[in-house]
Amino acid sequence: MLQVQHLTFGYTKQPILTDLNFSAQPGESIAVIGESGSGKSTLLKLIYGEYDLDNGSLTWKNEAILGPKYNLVIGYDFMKYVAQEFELMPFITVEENIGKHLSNFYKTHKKERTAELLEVVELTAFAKTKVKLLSGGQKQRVALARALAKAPELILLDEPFSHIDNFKKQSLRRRVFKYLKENTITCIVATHDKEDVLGFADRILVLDHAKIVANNTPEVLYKNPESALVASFFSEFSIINKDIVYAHQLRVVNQSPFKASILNTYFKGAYYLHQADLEGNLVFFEHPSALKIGKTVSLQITTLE
Ligand SMILES: Nc1ncnc2c1ncn2[C@@H]1O[C@H](COP(=O)(O)OP(=O)(O)OP(=O)(O)O)[C@@H](O)[C@H]1O
Repeated sequence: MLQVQHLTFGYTKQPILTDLNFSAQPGESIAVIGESGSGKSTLLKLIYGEYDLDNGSLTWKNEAILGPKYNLVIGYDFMKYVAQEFELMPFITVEENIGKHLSNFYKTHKKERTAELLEVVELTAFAKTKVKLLSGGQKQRVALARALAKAPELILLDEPFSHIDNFKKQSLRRRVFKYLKENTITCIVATHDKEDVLGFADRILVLDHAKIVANNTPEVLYKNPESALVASFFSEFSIINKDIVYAHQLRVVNQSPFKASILNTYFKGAYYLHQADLEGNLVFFEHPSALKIGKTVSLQITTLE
């Protein structure tokens, strides 16, 4: 189990993370979210042992994870970190990169393992391609496969699908998270993308102002976002009478005391998102068809299912 206790750190005197406490069980997937600059990558780097903590402790299975002051070589065998910069070897092939740290002694095992991982990241067709010839998204997939090659117990993923097109992203995400669960690999994933979280993460940690401001399941946080920061991660929302109301909770009805005038309409595929003025308050709501700008509609708040 990963145990983070009273973790405090700053690159300078200014703390980036203050007194963080959480734990992760074997096979558990934890998403770390927060605004840009809130310290998500820093947290992953600290867990990896890249920096020394100013205060607190990090342990894996009750053994301390130490920073460079106490550990000559950064990192541990049980853990892999896939950074935003992939640090691959450009002049060798995809399969050579993935197999780089697998023993040549067990040649058949190495071959099978590489083939399995190529399939997980959907790069079988590129096995013999030199990494320098790949696109950014393909390189990101090689980095993922390479991190998984030596079967880590803990994997740290920083925006793991950020360079991958939407077309591929959905299936890749399913494959990778399924692989992690099946192999009981604990995963800490820093992300801006709610699709990396909903349906995959067991828990979400929300970082804000150097603290963990929420630590709960995606479902609980979605239904009870408590702050605009959390709500904004899930969907467009409005604040009405101090309550957070998601755009899909506001409906156009024939009659209601809430009269809103349409300001803008955005095509979103299955619906149109509308921006409207509700008695001086800017609100967002969804509607199956585009409503005319300037039109007045009656809105009703529905409860979250
Ligand atoms: N090597 C460094 N030296 C000094 N300051 C740093 C360093 N790396 C990050 N920072 C600062 O630490 C803060 C947190 O950065 P971090 O990269 O952890 O945020 P993040 O939440 O991962 O952001 P993003 O979502 O944009 O990737 C930022 O203010 C950043 O400028």
